[in-house]
Amino acid sequence: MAIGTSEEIKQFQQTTTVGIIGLGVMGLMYAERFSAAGWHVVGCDRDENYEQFKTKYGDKFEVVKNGHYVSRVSDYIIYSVEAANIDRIVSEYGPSTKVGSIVGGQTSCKYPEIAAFEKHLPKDVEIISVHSLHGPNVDPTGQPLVIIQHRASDKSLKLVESIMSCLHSKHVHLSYQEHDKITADTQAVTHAAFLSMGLAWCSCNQYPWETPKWTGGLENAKINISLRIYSNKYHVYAGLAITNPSAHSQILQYSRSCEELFTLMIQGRKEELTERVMSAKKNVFGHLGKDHQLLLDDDLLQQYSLNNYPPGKRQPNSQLSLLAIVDSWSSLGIVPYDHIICSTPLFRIFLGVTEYLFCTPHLLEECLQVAISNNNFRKDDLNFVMASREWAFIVSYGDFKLYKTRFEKVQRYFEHMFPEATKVGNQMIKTILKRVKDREEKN
Ligand SMILES: NC(=O)C1=CN([C@@H]2O[C@H](COP(=O)(O)OP(=O)(O)OC[C@H]3O[C@@H](n4cnc5c(N)ncnc54)[C@H](OP(=O)(O)O)[C@@H]3O)[C@@H](O)[C@H]2O)C=CC1
Ligand SMILES: O=C(O)C(=O)Cc1ccc(O)cc1
Repeated sequence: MAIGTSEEIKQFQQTTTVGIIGLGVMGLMYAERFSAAGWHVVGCDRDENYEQFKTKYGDKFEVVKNGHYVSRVSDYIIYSVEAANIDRIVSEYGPSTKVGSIVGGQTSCKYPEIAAFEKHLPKDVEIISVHSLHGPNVDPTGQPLVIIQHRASDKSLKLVESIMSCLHSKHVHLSYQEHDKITADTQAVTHAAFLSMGLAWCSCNQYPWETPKWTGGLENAKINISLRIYSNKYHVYAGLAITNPSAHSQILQYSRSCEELFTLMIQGRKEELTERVMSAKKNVFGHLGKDHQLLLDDDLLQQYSLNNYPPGKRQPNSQLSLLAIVDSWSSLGIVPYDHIICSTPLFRIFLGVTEYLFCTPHLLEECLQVAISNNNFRKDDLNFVMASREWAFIVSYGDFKLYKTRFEKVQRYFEHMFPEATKVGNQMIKTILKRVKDREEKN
């Protein structure tokens, strides 16, 4: 860790300008927080939105017309733009970068970002990239912040870590290759699962909070997170999956696991299903000791329901989405706990929900019994399998346009519920993150 002392930070602040290109939700969060911590911040969004941004944020930090003006005056410049456009945008503003400054980006996949920097930035410019592993509505305190010292001196790293220190995040130092492998294992597959839930509900024309089929804490978590993802912009999820080559095989494996497990269910091959699920359980959770404390439980999550009935008791179902994630982690040789240091809140929640299903006595057995014998979930599970395959194909073809069309169709279907889902989801995530923090402090 190379954060300066508070005295050094004060000195840095007198001579340093931090530039942000792209004032969307993440860029704005950085600009506002850096400025509030005492840094001189210069930011821009698209040229055509200059007046609007200047009027709205001009009293908080300096707003300039475009990335050329940011680049010319800033000592550390962060590109916080759509991943798919990073090459074009860096090619446009990169040559204007101030001599000797440092450049980084906030995009979720680092290979194309670093490639764009190497291609378009002048050679005297250093490169240190960042990635806050959470969305804009999560308190950055204690959340992982990846820092990639790609082409830079330790002195420059100290400056960047000093700037970032006002976020109070946990700095995690990785190469861009390590970053992309870990985020493919964690974020990309997590999103594939929640995106498939939303698409499957939409295909079945079913609002999951309206039916008693999906009651209980686990279902609440799945519904809230899926809607949370669909309430955001499509490009965040499309970018991190499509631009990351490692993510393609992970998402394909997830879809394959869904299909193969579902086949065993409808063919009534209980022994094979049980053997396969139990072997995956051993690979993924086998190392946990008897005294391992579960992150989540159904009771904790029961209150975060989107329906107006009193909190409902858990209804058993086949839990195909959770069986398939453990099966794919196992097939891919991923032990998700190894990635906790570099994980997003949604990944930790997904792991918590899965861990609850697999490690609570009798729950998994009950779920396998339902999966084999109860036909009520066949249509839902079939649609889930098709949805997971559809996302896998869209990602593997690298088709941003089709991704957008699919995503926004589901988005429109759920749109009326977003305000309530965001409110309930924020409370749920706050409770879960507090529990994680309490647990860490106890250990
Ligand atoms: N949202 C999240 O939870 C997280 C996102 N990220 C990553 O951070 C990056 C930004 O994401 P996010 O803030 O969510 O996305 P947003 O779409 O909210 O922000 C991107 C902003 O950049 C603007 N922009 C586009 N072209 C230019 C340009 N040439 N010059 C200046 N600004 C431009 C966009 O304008 P317009 O909309 O008009 O195109 C938009 O306002 C992405 O790469 C994303 O993957 C990382 C961590 C978390
Ligand atoms: O927690 C998640 O997985 C999110 O969906 C928020 C998010 C989106 C993109 C990122 O690059 C990092 C975090």
